[in-house]
Amino acid sequence: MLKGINLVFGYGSAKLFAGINIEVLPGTFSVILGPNGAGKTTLLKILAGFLKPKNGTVEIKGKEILKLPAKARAKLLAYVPQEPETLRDYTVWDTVMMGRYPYQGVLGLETKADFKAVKKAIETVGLSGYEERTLLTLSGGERQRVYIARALAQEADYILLDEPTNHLDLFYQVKILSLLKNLAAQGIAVLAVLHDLNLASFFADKLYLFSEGKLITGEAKEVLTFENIYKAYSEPALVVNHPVLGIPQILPLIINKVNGGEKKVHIIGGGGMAGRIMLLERKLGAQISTGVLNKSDSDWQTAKALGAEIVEEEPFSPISLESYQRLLEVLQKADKVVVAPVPIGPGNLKNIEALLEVCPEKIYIVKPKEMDKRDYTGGRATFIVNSLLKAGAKEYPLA
Ligand SMILES: Nc1ncnc2c1ncn2[C@@H]1O[C@H](COP(=O)(O)OP(=O)(O)OP(=O)(O)O)[C@@H](O)[C@H]1O
Repeated sequence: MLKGINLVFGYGSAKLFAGINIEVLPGTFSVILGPNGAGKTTLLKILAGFLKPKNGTVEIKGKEILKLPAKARAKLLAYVPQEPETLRDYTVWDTVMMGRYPYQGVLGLETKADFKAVKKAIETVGLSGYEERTLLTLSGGERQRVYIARALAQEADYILLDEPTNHLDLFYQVKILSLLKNLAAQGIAVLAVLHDLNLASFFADKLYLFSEGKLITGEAKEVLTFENIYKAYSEPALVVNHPVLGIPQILPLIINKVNGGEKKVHIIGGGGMAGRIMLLERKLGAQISTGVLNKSDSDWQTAKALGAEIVEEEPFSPISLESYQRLLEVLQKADKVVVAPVPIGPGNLKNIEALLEVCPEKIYIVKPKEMDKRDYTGGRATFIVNSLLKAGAKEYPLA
């Protein structure tokens, strides 16, 4: 196992991170995520034994990495840097052959095993036929694959890669990540720094998300939540469970903070009728709340994904007195209340009745003229909506 124990680091007097623990296991594809400048590359260099932590230790197979001779370390661990070293115009073959140096004697004589390993590594990254091309004649993506091939030729048990999908088109990113996943399946420990949360969610067995100088650790569905992403990046994102794959997928929300920003908008929804409105209001910069909603209703799920405040009830339960009181409190705090085109029946009538306690000027109703078509309360809901319109509520402009 490759283990970082209680790692502390900072450049100069500034502290970058403290108390970091990380365990990279054979047979596992692990990914480090986090915002620019969080310390991902720094941590990777410490784990590779290229940087000394200010405190804490790194152990590889029970030995302190900084105490291992360079060749012994290179047989155990291969490192693919983000910006490969200053380019010298070596051929692809010679560059990949450099990965074999821990196996060569002082004379650097190449053996059959070296030849075989280099050929296989070049094939694996899809660069057969490029052996005699020189690095400067390659595209950024092709060069990236050469450096991955060099790490593969090293035949190490641990491979650490810093943004290995940089420069690659989407499909090559997926090919390289599949390749790394396959290596892990063969028993290698792979640890990569990535920026793409969705690809990490799809491929990684274990995630390490940098957040305020610490790591949030776990599987994708534990780590990639709205709250964790917001904490780490200070930006909101829509986090939804992929309907087929069952993994979190993330869509950053570009919030328009120009329009007054951070207004509080409460949305009366249910049955998926409010999803679009919640997303729209959130994008316009509002802090949103919703309810009363039954847990697991599709609007409840959207609200969760958006990090909204939710007044909630158990599935299939009617609105209790307690929830009604909570709803009134939230409605009082709201700058604006939007009523989605939800069918109203006895189970959710209280959501409409509560509007009678709200200043009508701040109420916006979607398609109020069609209220009677979605009214299953014998006309009570329509009566309330019409009264609100008379008192100053407006139509919400939703096409
Ligand atoms: N040699 C150095 N001397 C001083 N500061 C450094 C040095 N290397 C990195 N830093 C600083 O340390 C912080 C962390 O850098 P690091 O490269 O580890 O971040 P990162 O998470 O990999 O970022 P990115 O996503 O942008 O690649 C940054 O603020 C960076 O400017």
